Amino acid sequence: MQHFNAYEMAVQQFELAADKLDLSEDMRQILRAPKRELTVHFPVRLDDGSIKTITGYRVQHNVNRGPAKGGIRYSPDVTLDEVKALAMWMTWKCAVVGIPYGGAKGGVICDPKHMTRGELERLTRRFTTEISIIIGPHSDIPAPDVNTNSQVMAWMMDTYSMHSGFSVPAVVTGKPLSIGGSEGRNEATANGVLFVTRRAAHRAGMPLQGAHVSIQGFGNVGAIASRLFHNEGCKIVAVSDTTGGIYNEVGLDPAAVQRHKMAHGTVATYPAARRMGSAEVLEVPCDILVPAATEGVITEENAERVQARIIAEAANGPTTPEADTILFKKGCIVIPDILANAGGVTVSYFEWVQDLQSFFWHVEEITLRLEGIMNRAFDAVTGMAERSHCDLRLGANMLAISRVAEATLVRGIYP
Ligand SMILES: NC(=O)C1=CN([C@@H]2O[C@H](COP(=O)(O)OP(=O)(O)OC[C@H]3O[C@@H](n4cnc5c(N)ncnc54)[C@H](O)[C@@H]3O)[C@@H](O)[C@H]2O)C=CC1
Ligand SMILES: O=C(O)CCC(=O)C(=O)O
Repeated sequence: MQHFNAYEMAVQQFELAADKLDLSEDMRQILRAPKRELTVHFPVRLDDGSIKTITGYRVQHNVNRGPAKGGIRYSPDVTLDEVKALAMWMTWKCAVVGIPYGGAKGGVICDPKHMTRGELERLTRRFTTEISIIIGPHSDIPAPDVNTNSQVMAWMMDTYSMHSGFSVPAVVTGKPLSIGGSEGRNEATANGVLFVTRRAAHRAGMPLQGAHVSIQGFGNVGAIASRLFHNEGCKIVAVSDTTGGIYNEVGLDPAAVQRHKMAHGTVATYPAARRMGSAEVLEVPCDILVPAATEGVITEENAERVQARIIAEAANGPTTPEADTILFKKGCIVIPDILANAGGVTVSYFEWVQDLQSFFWHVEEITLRLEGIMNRAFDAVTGMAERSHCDLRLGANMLAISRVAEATLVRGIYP
């Protein structure tokens, strides 16, 4: 396995776009560096009475276009560099869809699969307290990401509110509906992936009806995407999670796979399907590939073997710059993460706006507004890529970085 560092990759992607935009070195320095990096070490009492010291991070990359925004992930593999990369991608993502936020991300080094509900709640409450010095409804608004969910957001909201003395629903998004969550947030990321894939498929003259789709990752984003693409008439030929992958060229029933996953904790033992490794689903014959798991999975080592015509990046950072070059040469259309998965943060923005106004919208309105934003962003990115004779990732990064650079210039740099 080659050395992979998400932050180095994010900076490499940034420099490619900055070169193409002919950005000055001064501006590069401002936009490259994270604004704040908070590392916290804090004790959590485990159910057996012992104490474990846990490490967590919150990084705010850039706040020139608005408050920092981005999810929190729980994983044994979290590193500060990974969180810095994810925070930088959030800055570009919010800019590419034109929502008034900067970028942030958080991570806690822990293994939630081996923790009880009580332990997770205590960890979440203590982590929230530790980062409360930089989060807030007008400064930095967390949301769910890998291994966190609406329950974790509810504990965060409650902890922050306890310290404030009153309820502050707008401090996090992705909350349960009963405490100020938004209709449509759960499905938002997958919905956004579908909207931009529809548009890309149309441009490529590929009907979605009957298209073969392979999905890596079967969590919040991947499982819901499998259902939405299935409803669209696609055949879901392969899915995987950390335990392995399954393939059936006739098509899998996503609802049945989901029930199997709920009952057995894995997709890998689902019957009537050929078993394979988690990463093998990236290489199966298909029209559309949806990486929806983690970073750095499509590399120069396997890019040549990817058979899909369209890759819709539901995950953040799944494709390395070396793989991008190979895929572009092959004529594969990569819808980049900062565009493809921006549906999640877009509906988070809707949730925040609703919380601040205490006025809630119907799901139809949310879906319609989301589709409009995703389609306009897709058209803006393809327009930039065409004018600049480059792939969609470079087009998206150029668009996003130029918007953040413009905001930086117009605000002025104090001498
Ligand atoms: N939840 C959200 O709203 C958003 C999530 N994303 C990104 O989407 C990706 C997935 O996030 P969620 O679905 O929320 O997380 P999740 O924790 O709900 O699900 C992650 C899934 O990926 C699987 N997985 C992890 N590593 C894997 C590997 N190496 N091979 C195969 N499967 C693997 C896990 O088993 C699980 O099924 C992440 O990159 C996340 O940053 C992006 C935008 C918004
Ligand atoms: O919903 C949000 O605020 C951010 C979601 C997120 O972490 C992401 O888009 O990667």
